[in-house]
Amino acid sequence: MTNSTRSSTTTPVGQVDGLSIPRYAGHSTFARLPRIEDVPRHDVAVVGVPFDTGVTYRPGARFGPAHIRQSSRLLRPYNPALDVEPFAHQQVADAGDIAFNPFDIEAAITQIEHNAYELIRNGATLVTLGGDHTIAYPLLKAVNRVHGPVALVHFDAHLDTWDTYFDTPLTHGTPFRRAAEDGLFVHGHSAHVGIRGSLYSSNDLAADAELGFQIIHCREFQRRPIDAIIEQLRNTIGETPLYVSVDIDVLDPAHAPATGTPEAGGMTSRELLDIVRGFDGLNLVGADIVEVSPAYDHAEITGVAAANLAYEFVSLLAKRP
Ligand SMILES: N=C(N)NCCCC(=O)O
Ligand SMILES: [Zn+2]
Ligand SMILES: [Zn+2]
Repeated sequence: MTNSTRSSTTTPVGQVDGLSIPRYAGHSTFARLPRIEDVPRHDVAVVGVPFDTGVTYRPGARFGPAHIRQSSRLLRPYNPALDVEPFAHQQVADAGDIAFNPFDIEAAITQIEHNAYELIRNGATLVTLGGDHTIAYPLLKAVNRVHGPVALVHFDAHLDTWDTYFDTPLTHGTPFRRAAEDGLFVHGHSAHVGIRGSLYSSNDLAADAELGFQIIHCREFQRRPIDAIIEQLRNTIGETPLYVSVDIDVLDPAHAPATGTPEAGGMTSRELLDIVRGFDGLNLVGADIVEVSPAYDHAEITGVAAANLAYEFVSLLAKRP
């Protein structure tokens, strides 16, 4: 495994050219980019974490990374929305999937943190494809080892700050409570976006507020201009290194049917992409896209949304100052 910072001067290896080799042919790496083994160094690694032992309802997010890669074949080299060629000036590589023990959540968390850290310890950035939301906890731990506590922007229908399920502390409904206990994100610089749906009690929101998250509820999207929401988030994040965790169920089930705990009344993929692009110029130090469970997909609707989202993250990284 190789690793390095952006200071290197070698020309990055980009995508397999979709105009000379059909896009549907060849290996299913993310965006038809090189595998990490095939490049001497990387600035950005797209890595899969096929873990779904932490789910409370529909399983299957272990197949998310492969599905998102397959759904990423149409991505082209220029992103007009951010005016950037995301693969031209930074080496982006597909790092394959992190391996872990699927029968032991605690061991898996340790293995995921270790392997994620190995990919970023020399200055590279990870865009992670899940996997269920449990994995955000070890990913945040790895990012903290390099950057310290982050501004965490968490897109999700769910708070994911509950305490335990069946007395188990490490699940996909609890990663951000564990992260709060470890001080992995900065109180007052972090936010949940897209929260909606039924809760266990009215106390859930109060208990969450104590952890230091601002909330932009999904219903706000109906009444507030998106630019005002972006401005609020940018003010919240400030200068703090930014980590973005996207649970694909933040999207309406019409935009992302393939997920384990779907909730009605969600964001459109257009809104989500627009907000993420609104983070242009911020110090993005990592991102994950989780909870894609392909068995519930139709026509790659969810896979395409996730792949395009990953493309926006890589584009933001290409534009870092
Ligand atoms: N992280 C996701 N997708 N869902 C958490 C929902 C936990 C629950 O079943 O209450
Ligand atoms: Zn969720
Ligand atoms: Zn979640």
